[in-house]
Amino acid sequence: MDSIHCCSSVSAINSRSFDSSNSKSLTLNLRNGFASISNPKVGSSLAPMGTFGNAQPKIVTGDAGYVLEDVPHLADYIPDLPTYHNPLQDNPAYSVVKQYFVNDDDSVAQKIVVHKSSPRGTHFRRAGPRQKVYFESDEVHACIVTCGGLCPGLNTVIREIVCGLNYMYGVNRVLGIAGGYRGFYSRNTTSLTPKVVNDIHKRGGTILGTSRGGHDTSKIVDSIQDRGINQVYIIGGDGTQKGASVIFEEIQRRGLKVAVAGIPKTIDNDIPVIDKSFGFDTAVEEAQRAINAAHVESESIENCIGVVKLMGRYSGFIAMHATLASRDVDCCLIPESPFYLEGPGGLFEYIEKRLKENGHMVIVMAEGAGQELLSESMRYADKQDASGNKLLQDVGLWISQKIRDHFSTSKRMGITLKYIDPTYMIRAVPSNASDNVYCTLLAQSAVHGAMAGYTGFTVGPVNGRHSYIPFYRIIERQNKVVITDRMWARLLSSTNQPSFLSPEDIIEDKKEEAPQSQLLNGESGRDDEAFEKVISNAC
Ligand SMILES: Nc1ncnc2c1ncn2[C@@H]1O[C@H](COP(=O)(O)OP(=O)(O)O)[C@@H](O)[C@H]1O
Ligand SMILES: O=P(O)(O)OC[C@H]1O[C@](O)(COP(=O)(O)O)[C@@H](O)[C@@H]1O
Ligand SMILES: [Mg+2]
Repeated sequence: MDSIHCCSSVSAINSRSFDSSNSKSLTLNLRNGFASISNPKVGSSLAPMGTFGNAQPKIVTGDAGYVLEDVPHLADYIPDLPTYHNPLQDNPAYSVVKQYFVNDDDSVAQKIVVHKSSPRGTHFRRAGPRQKVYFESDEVHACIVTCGGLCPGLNTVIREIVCGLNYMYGVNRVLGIAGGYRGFYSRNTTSLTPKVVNDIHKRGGTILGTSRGGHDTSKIVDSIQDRGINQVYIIGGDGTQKGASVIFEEIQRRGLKVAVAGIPKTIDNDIPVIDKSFGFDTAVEEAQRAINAAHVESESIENCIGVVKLMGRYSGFIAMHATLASRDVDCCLIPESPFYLEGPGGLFEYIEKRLKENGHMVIVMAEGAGQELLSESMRYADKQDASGNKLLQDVGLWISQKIRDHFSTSKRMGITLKYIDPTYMIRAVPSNASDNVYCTLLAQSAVHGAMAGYTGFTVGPVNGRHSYIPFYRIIERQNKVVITDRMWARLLSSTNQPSFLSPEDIIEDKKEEAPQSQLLNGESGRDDEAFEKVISNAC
């Protein structure tokens, strides 16, 4: 294949050719083993050396519509960096591995369902250890920070970064940054060794602490520079990865030999491109306990409704998966699927029908569901948290009151309602066994990437293979449940709830919505046709 030679060409060309003034993306064209560079806006003109910056996509194209959305490398902006043998080669634990190192040519396809005439489409660089590394063991001074809300598995990722750096690469200097981004410039650091982190994976939360807000790029990069840190591991959600992206740009602007690696964290599973986020399975499992309780309560009393509120600010994945797993849920409400209360086809009508049929019911709702109904009825001003995320009102309390009011004023039927709010309980628990293994792979992939000199990337599985994904792909949108997709239809068919949509709504929705990434089926979330047009124009 051609791109194995091209990787070194990519680096060589990148270090001289990026134009930050007016280009959005630069394309390396790798047909028949020859690399040529083209830019959709400025043709083949090359910018002067040293102007690479502002997170421009690094695109490599190949035969049959092959596109690699590559990640930056330290060699892109620092010329003549020395390389070293990967110490893994001498590690007895890995001596049994047939192929020590990932081939530089390996990439992971974003779409695995293809037609015989489909172009090969978008790929990401495969994660894993490389033959050559760009850091010597005792040169590495790493740091780890956790930002945003809690998520099961944070401590496991911290543990595995520390142990991975130490056991695989002989790195002894790892700093923990306390309390999220602001900790870089306002808190003391902790030294993290394999001994210190030995059993932290058994605890929920993050031993480092976390926070929202407080992202001051230049103070953070000053702190990185002043402390002599050269590998930065940033664990956090969409907001955190946006922050990581600007930190990376500033580091690059200053020309520092500092690798920035993002590890995606979010209980809501709202990060695009990757298959799913760590801690999600644990959260769904934990949510079963609340749903079971709601079911037991509602089953025991005539005409009883159990209402469970779960996390999910903009995306209803936890509610959807918890509902699908439980089979005891009669109605699941998520932010992506608007619903209404009164009249034919509304929630009240369905509740009445279900109680008449079954004598009890369970409703699961994501906290972001129906917020537009609450805002209307409560004239609630838009408020935000320190990171700029919308602050939500308690939709569970609101809907519980609405249901009680409806049935007491209409005198149609006496009901009892039990409201269970386990929101923080499902994310404060330690990660389960499969999430622990997943966290280990994420951490090790991040370590291999940074040691190999890659930077400005988020690591994550794409169709089951760990990959390095450029920040811009991670932060360009949020992953959402697609209600015109088969997974949501499965849910509707398992609960038998109304879709709250008219046939016209469904047609409109199909027309308007770009295909979104969906947990488990790995569809692309971006308008790939438009993107492929840009690529083919560029070539
Ligand atoms: N657009 C942005 N640019 C820089 N930093 C950001 C941005 N959005 C969020 N952040 C920072 O990322 C951190 C976590 O963001 P937040 O949205 O709270 O959680 P999460 O990363 O889990 O989505 C906060 O410290 C916040 O200041
Ligand atoms: O009360 P907090 O800590 O701000 O967290 C609440 C929010 O955190 C979330 O779990 C999402 O957090 P992140 O964006 O940090 O991943 C939402 O589901 C929830 O709305
Ligand atoms: Mg977020």
